[in-house]
Amino acid sequence: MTYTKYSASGNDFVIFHTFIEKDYTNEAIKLCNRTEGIGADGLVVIVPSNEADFKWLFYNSDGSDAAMCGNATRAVSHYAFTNNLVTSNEMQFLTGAGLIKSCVENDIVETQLTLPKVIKEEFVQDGFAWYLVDTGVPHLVTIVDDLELYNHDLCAKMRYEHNANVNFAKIEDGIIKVRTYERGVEGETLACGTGMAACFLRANNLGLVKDSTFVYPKSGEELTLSKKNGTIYFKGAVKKVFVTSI
Ligand SMILES: N[C@@H](CCC[C@H](N)C(=O)O)C(=O)O
Repeated sequence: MTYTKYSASGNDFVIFHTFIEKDYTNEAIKLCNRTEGIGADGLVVIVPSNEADFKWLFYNSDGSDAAMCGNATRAVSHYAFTNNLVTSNEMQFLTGAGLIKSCVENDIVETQLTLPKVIKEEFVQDGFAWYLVDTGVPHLVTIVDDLELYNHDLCAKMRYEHNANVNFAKIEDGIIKVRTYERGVEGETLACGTGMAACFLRANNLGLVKDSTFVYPKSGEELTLSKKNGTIYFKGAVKKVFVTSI
């Protein structure tokens, strides 16, 4: 089997395509292992679909499956286009959260995320004001003055209590800086697309950022988040890191 490793703003993935749709939990755990495997935050398996250009099966590094992964939507679109799985640079594919539309221009990929749903309006817990929104997967967002307030133990506690990813966001001159604790990785990742989208949505709803803004995750790579008619557009560079057969 040939595997490709991608980095989408530091969120890394192993990707392969196959005709066989089955449970790939064990493969996800093995391939994502950073000591004995390829090492990644997640595994994406591309399989055929009758309703879209293809369908994906997404797994976190601990083998849990997730309905959506914003960064992986960009990596997978690039993979599908450069491996000739699709005939155009514009495509649509099925995920657990619904249909994703994307467009690939060299290493820049823009995807349209699924419509966000607010799960819980602002509430205070452990000294922070939180907001819980589903941008494909559930995300807690708190807006802070200092990203050093990000705290692993608090994130882990919030993650299990609310079964959500946890984001700390700082707004600085109209741009957003984000740190995210991810479910299924059980720690901070270098970037989380649906997390950045959740922070963008919260900041935009509070009038702190415009309808299109730059967002910087922990990796420092620049992403553009925009909102048009309620749909969130997510744009940025992806990197094919290597291809291997193991
Ligand atoms: N890194 C992803 C989100 C992946 C799923 C998440 N860890 C979950 O289980 O909810 C992104 O870029 O959105």
